[in-house]
Amino acid sequence: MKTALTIAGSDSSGGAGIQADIKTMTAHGVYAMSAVTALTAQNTTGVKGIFEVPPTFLADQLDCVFTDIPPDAVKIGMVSNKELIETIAEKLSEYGAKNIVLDPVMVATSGASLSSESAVTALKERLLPNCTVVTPNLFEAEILSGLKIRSKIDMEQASQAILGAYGCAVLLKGGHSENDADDLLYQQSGPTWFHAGRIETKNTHGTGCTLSSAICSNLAKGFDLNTSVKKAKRYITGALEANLDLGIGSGPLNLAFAIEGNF
Ligand SMILES: Nc1ncnc2c1ncn2[C@@H]1O[C@H](COP(=O)(O)OP(=O)(O)OP(=O)(O)O)[C@@H](O)[C@H]1O
Ligand SMILES: Cc1ncc(CO)c(N)n1
Repeated sequence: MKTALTIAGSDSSGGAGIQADIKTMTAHGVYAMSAVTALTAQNTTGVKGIFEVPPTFLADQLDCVFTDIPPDAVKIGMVSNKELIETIAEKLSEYGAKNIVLDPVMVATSGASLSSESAVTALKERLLPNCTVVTPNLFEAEILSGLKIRSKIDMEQASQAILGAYGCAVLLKGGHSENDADDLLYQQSGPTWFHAGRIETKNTHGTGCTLSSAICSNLAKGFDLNTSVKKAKRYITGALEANLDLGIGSGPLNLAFAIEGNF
């Protein structure tokens, strides 16, 4: 069985973070492991609190995983401070981790901040240069590229700038655009668009976590990046369309809408 590791925060409401990652990896038929960076007290209406783990304890979790069951792919999600980011960079390099998907989580769907300014700088310097693909939303891509994004041409320019600066492929997500939910994959070989019509729903809690975990699962299974993104886009669209309606705010997706092979 192929294996994947998520390094991310816990979401007590189960729709984002570690919980979304493990559900997604399991639905893909991949064995899921986790290294928790923080606990959040959170639900569909917002984030009530964040409790970060000490960097040494994150290092212990990573040592335990890599010395026993080395993952075929790694997904990095919420990492709220510089010290935790440095710990991850050091451990991934020490163990020669491959197939790294970086979701540069900065703000929750509900609008709450999940990162600090020094964390963003550390993310750029320490994690971006070593990841296989980074998956920013429009807001995160503006921060990473320093460019304003208002059109599809802007999306291409911002992705090209991130690729040029950090050397990693970029999947720029269009979930927050005013038009269709089209995502752009920018690699050395050039741009590829992945189209999806916008689904009218308020239940989008954890879409970013889910998409990056689906890409990570597909990379673990040996698919190339293009195929991994194509399949992940089908999975996220199906999970949104399945229209689970839980909670009073922005509800979670149905991550178990299909089993492996059906997306
Ligand atoms: N309403 C929607 N209809 C169709 N696809 C969507 C919709 N909202 C988001 N998506 C898709 O979900 C994936 C995640 O994109 P999004 O831009 O929402 O990420 P994010 O902002 O990082 O997520 P999160 O809100 O979990 O932090 C992308 O493939 C995006 O196109
Ligand atoms: C723990 C966690 N990670 C990521 C997100 C982004 O959706 C969230 N809301 N919570």
